[in-house]
Amino acid sequence: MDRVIVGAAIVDDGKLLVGQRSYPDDVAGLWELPGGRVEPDESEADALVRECREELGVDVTVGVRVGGDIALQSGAVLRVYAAALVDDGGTPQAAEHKALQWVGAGEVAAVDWLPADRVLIPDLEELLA
Ligand SMILES: Nc1nc2c([nH]c(=O)n2[C@H]2C[C@H](O)[C@@H](COP(=O)(O)OP(=O)(O)OP(=O)(O)O)O2)c(=O)[nH]1
Repeated sequence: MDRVIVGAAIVDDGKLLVGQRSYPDDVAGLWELPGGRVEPDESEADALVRECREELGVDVTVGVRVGGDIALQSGAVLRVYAAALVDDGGTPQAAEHKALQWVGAGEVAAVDWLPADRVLIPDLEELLA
């Protein structure tokens, strides 16, 4: 099976956390959901928890799937899960992103998303509604 990339739709106080990619050059400046590759022998939920610690310095709990499987040009598949910040688990910091931003339901469509993520806009709006 192709590699799986997991993305976290972290919602707090009715807003979604989005991160601005810092690399590679062709997508630097575009926005994505925190996440990354699922390692062999790692569950998708474990990968999300690990990536949120590495990229944001926070602990999250993983919730329901958001949207369907999204085929990426690389051959990998992107799977998004709702996530929540754990109480006293820290405030997100941009360890790997250029910037972080919290967006409300009305702002999701205007985010300058990575191309593959644009299909998720209705699902993310629904998650925030
Ligand atoms: N994290 C994340 N990656 C995404 C999203 N949309 C999307 O097309 N991707 C792509 C970009 C990358 O090709 C790949 C994940 O790369 P990554 O850089 O976040 O993953 P990683 O930390 O495991 O990998 P690496 O950069 O350390 O090699 O998935 C998204 O919303 N979130």
